[in-house]
Amino acid sequence: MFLISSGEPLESGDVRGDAGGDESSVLVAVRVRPLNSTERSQGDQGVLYCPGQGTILVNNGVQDRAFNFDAVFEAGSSQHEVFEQCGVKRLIDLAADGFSCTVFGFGQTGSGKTYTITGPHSLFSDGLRERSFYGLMQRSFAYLLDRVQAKEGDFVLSASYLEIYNEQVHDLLNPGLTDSLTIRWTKNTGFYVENLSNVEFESLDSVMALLEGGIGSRQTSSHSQNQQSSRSHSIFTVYIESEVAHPDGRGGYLARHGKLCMVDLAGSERVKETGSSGELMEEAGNINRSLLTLGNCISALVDPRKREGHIPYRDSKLTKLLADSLGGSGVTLMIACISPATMNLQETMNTLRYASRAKRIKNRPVAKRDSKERRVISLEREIKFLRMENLFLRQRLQLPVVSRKHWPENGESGSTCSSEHGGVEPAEPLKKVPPFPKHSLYDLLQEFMRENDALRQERSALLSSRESSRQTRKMLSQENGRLMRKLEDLERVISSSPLTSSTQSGHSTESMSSCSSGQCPHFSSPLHRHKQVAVYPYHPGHHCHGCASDSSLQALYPAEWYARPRPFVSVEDPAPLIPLPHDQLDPPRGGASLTDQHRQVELPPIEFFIHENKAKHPPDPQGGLQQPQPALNQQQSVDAILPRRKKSQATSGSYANRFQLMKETRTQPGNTPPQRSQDRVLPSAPPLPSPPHLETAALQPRRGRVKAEPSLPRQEELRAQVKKEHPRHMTREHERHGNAERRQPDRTKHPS
Ligand SMILES: Nc1ncnc2c1ncn2[C@@H]1O[C@H](COP(=O)(O)OP(=O)(O)OP(=O)(O)O)[C@@H](O)[C@H]1O
Repeated sequence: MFLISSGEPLESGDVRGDAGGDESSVLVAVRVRPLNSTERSQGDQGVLYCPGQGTILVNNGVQDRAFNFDAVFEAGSSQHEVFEQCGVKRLIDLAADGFSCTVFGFGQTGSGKTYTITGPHSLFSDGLRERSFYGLMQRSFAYLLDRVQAKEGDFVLSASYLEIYNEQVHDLLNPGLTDSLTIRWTKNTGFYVENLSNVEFESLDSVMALLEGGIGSRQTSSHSQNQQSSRSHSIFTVYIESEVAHPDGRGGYLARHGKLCMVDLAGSERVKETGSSGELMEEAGNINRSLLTLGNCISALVDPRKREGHIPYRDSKLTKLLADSLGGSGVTLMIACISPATMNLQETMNTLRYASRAKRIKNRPVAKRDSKERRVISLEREIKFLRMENLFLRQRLQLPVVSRKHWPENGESGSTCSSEHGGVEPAEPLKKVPPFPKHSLYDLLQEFMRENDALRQERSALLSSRESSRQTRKMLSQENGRLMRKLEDLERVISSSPLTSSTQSGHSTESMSSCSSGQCPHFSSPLHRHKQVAVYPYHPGHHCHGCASDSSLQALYPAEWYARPRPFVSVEDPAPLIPLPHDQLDPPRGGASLTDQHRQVELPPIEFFIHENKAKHPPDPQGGLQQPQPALNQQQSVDAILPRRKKSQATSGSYANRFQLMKETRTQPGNTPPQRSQDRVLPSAPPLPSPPHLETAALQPRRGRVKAEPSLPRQEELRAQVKKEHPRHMTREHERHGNAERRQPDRTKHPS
């Protein structure tokens, strides 16, 4: 004999009617079915014992195992007792207020789930309308209809009924539809069944007809443990749409969308024990798989680490449709149905463990309302909060408290504040406001403003300085370009001068190469290390300043000029900047730029060099050097130097003739035209003693440019002419060299 308590009415699961948000545990009730005739005939005494207070003891033959639930119903409990005490009435009330509520029965096959949820099969198949056998569904419908009629407002009730058979969703209210339905998901609604029939009803008879019609369409089969075993999970849903007057009496309405799901799960079964095979075995496999997924979801939901992560709702259609009921925003009641028989001890233990785990699931029930309604409720809460805050601040400031009659009737938050302030006398309470402390916000503001002004001034000064620097840089760049051009002109004049040719001969290609290759004693100077050369005198062959001063340039420029400090230009920088102090960059007061001034100071005028050179080395009408001539003034030098040069070329027979011969040679077909290449340098002609040497050097190209050499016959002709004019200077060595050159097929490849 078992003493199974009937349990206490379920009042746990504190659910707030407004917006929810408080956690609510899943309610779990256990119902034990009586031993059936087969079990009794076998002399089974049962293994369950219930001392009361929601506790059930399981005797496994060695010891008792205790489980605690919200309610425990013994085998003799009636359908009425179960309905009244399992807590389903509370769920119906919540559903009418807009919550999603779910009642589902689970347990092994033949444990009494269908009996508890819908009543015995005989209730529908035999046409027995015995009300005492009605299950939770019929009783819930009746209770809901009574509540709706008793409540004020407009209610619209409708129902859908589906089954999940072999992982296929079928509409039990539309049995003619053979195709399975699709489960979809949206952010707002969650999972739902597409195209599921939804039938409105207003009376108990209507909904009972829907229920009976659906049950008639359910898949049932017979096996060893149940003559009419449900082979599918079924979900009967009642949708409760309501519009009720706003409780504040302002004439508005609140729309709510509640629902009540009654789920009759297919029972788990051991194929070995039920003896299922073929189609039955396939059904059992699908049932067990979906129940296993349900168990996994429950396990994940009760695990604090997994709860915020992935819950495998999508692993089965059953869990998809129960997602909102499990760990969602719904209110859930689970009724675990168990068999007391000894032969079902293991399945009973599994069901109880399952139920114990489910009991630890926490939901956050939320009533579904329209967004407009949610906004109204949110504003009302805000008003309430602001009023409390206002009251608190007035008390702190010792202001008179405004009576509730001054509050606006419409309850809008914006007007609330102004009305409240308008409802009191402002002059009196403001005097009581304590003064700001010394380092108040005002002081801070003043300080920031002062700092801001100072920063602004600093910024404008920096901007003007930047603009000035930009102008100076531009000016210097232009000046630099101009200087470079002028220096090139000067160099051109110097290089074309017979005098310079003679001095440059000392700096032949070989000597310049040695300078660049580091053999020059000046190469180790800081100028070389920094790859800098003197800006002036400019030397296209990258002579270092020391080399220039040691050789030809020292002869050209006065010693005092060399003693002056000079600006330097980086070889790598095509637009060099002269590092001058900032104050020197400002334009001088006389109107001339400092750059001009600097240039005038640093650079001797061209006329100066011409004059000096002419004074030291007067041009020889025969192309050679002459004794110094009387000094010319500057203008005369400028006017005289170039015409005289042309004149000397024109009048000097040997020089002019050679030049003419050179020009002719260049224009002869088959000769290589002059190339502008910085890398390729033809070997110069062998050095000749002066004055023929000077003439040849005068014809040499500038370094870095390729000079078209006369053809070999022409060279021979030239040499013969030179020999004829200066027989004493033509030595055997020169002849040998000339013969060697003639033997070279390509002079450009001849190593210099
Ligand atoms: N509380 C009860 N009182 C009397 N008889 C019951 C009770 N519970 C179940 N039964 C009987 O036990 C048998 C099996 O019940 P039921 O079909 O409801 O089991 P089930 O859990 O739905 O099984 P399945 O999962 O196979 O559908 C039925 O004949 C039913 O009348």
